[in-house]
Amino acid sequence: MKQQRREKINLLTLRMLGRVATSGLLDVLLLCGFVHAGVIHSHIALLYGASVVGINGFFYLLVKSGLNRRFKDPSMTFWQLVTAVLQQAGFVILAPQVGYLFLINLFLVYTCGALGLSTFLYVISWLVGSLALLLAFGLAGTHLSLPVATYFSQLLVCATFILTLGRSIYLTNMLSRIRRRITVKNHELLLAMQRARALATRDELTNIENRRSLMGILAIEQKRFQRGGTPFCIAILDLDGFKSVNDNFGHSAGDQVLKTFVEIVRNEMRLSDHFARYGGDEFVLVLTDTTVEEGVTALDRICAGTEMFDWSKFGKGIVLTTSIGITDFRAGESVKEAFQRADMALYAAKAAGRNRVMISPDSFDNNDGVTVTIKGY
Ligand SMILES: Nc1nc2c(ncn2[C@@H]2O[C@H](COP(=O)(O)OP(=O)(O)OP(=O)(O)O)[C@@H](O)[C@H]2O)c(=O)[nH]1
Repeated sequence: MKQQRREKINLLTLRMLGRVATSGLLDVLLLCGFVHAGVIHSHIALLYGASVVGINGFFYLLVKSGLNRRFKDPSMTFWQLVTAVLQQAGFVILAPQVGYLFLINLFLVYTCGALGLSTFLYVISWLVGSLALLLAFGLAGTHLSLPVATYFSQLLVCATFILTLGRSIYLTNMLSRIRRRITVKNHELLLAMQRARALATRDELTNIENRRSLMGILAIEQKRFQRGGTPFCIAILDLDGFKSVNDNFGHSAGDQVLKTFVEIVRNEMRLSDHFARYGGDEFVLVLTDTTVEEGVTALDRICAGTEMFDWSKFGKGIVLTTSIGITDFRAGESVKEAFQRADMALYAAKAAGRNRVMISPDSFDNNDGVTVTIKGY
């Protein structure tokens, strides 16, 4: 990962060096024009060309040799920028007759810096640039001029501005493309995070809460209850004879059955209740702000709904029912204890012949402490 990132930085740095070198060579062409117009000596154009090749070649070698890794910022943006500023200021002093060319280049140099400089380094590089400019103006003095004495040199000045505008537009367009790409990436990242969060808390097949999420919900409900909140119940639901659906009609029919069962339960539960898949054909309902008596009424409807549903559309002759065990949550107990009680009630419902709701023995205020069996339809 680190290696990949390093390679990416190197690639971007090399591309940028390529652009800077191309831009520098364009300036050399303009300077050659000024040599031809008799505004400057040829050695200025040669020296500028050599400086472009030398500076960019130096940074190229640093990247290629891996020495750029020794820099805190391996793209070396700050150092490239400072070198370019000093180069331009230096040539204002060396060739003040065409000083305007190097001065407007400074705008391009600082625009390039926007790609990788922190505000602090930007300010430092601006201070360096300011000092260099003071020195350049001090030394070039009255020799600084705009070479417009002939038509040809006027044309060259005009070409300089046109080319600089073009380069400036190219750079700002590049910046906005990068910004757009970052915006898209951020959006994709957000979606990926949402997907990861959903995968971590939701059951993939039925899209209800999964076991991990259920445990979180129960822990919250337990805390709420312990702070004096309203009562809540835990109900475990298991489809009767579900295995035979898989065995006789295949796994995908079984999946459809599970999804449909979830819909049946959803239609009967309150919005404030929590519904989770515990595993296989076992589901858990956390009935908030509900007593056992109230819970049983809703669960009874789920039993009826499951039994009455026409399951034959998933396989000829399928008849399904559900067994449910319910308990209320008690003060001072753990989630595990309440859960075990609900599980025992479910076991009792299965043992008593399935297709029923069973309340854990002491959930109901019945004097004999016998498990209450509900079959209210
Ligand atoms: N189609 C499908 N089947 C599953 C999935 N997860 C578990 N199962 C199957 O569900 C069945 C659950 O087994 P049991 O609870 O013993 O089946 P049962 O016939 O309902 O038994 P009782 O609960 O005693 O009535 C097993 O055959 C599992 O292979 C799933 O995501 N999709």
